[in-house]
Amino acid sequence: MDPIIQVKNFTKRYGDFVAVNDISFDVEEGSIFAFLGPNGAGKSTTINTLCTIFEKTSGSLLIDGKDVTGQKSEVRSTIGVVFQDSTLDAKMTIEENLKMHCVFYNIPKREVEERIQFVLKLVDLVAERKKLVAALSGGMKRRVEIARGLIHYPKVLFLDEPTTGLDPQTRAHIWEYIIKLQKERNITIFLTTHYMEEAEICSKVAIIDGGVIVAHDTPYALKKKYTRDKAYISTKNEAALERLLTEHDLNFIKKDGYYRVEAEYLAGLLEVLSIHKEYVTNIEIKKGTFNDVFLEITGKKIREDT
Ligand SMILES: Nc1ncnc2c1ncn2[C@@H]1O[C@H](COP(=O)(O)OP(=O)(O)OP(=O)(O)O)[C@@H](O)[C@H]1O
Repeated sequence: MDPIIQVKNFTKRYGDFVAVNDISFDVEEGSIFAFLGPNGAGKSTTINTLCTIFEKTSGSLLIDGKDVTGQKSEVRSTIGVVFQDSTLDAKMTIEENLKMHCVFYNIPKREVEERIQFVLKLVDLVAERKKLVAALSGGMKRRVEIARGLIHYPKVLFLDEPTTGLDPQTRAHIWEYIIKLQKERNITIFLTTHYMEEAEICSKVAIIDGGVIVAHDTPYALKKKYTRDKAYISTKNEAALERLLTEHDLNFIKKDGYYRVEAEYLAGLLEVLSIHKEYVTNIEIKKGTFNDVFLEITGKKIREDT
């Protein structure tokens, strides 16, 4: 089966500036795909082009076999989009917002009620349908946006930073809905996020930097390729420990009172230290994280606050 999203040699220029430079990637149907990148990397440009909002400069972008440039309305009926900034009408109720969207998508009147029930059930908001959007919490509003994005039964749901600005508990809830959509409805989810722990639970992650995809794989494969477990050792006999590590070709960095060894052969390191226990007051092994993957590939932290 062909991938549901196929991007080949996509380039987008703003005047002379190349915002996205010849990128290619596929997304499998029914998967959760994360687009990760620092500010200005080209994420919004790519998402907006896939959603038929921006025009490409060159390349080919297909969703469910339909061309985002030549078959805009077919693509629009295949996708749902949830933007970072709310586009709900705060003066209307949840139900009214959803009804308006049904009109927008030409959904037959006889189907409207069934669809509203269906999407509200998906995001646990059936009891709240008569509430004004203005009276809802940030997390509830995001759930309404997701419900609205699903009302025309799209095959692909685009979510731009779906959990940004939400507290950790609400973020976890939103993720429950995202995973439910993927598992129970086989909806393909394409999202951008700057939370590493979120990228880590996706099926595939593409890391984009400076308009170029610099890595694209499963989170497991990326971690395996780009991170190493590290050992943090503290000692009362610095000279002896340094001599020991040097003798065994174990590169170390001395920092804040401990020695950090990036142990490619962790077993070997532990073996050496087990013979020389007297040099070690404490040893801690830390597994590589997705933050390390990002730092290793792009040379930068994703956001200053992370
Ligand atoms: N309309 C425009 N005109 C000129 N340059 C633009 C325009 N829109 C975006 N850019 C530039 O293109 C590059 C990619 O921008 P884009 O918004 O796609 O990045 P992003 O990865 O989504 O970043 P963020 O996380 O900040 O939203 C940036 O350098 C940006 O300044």
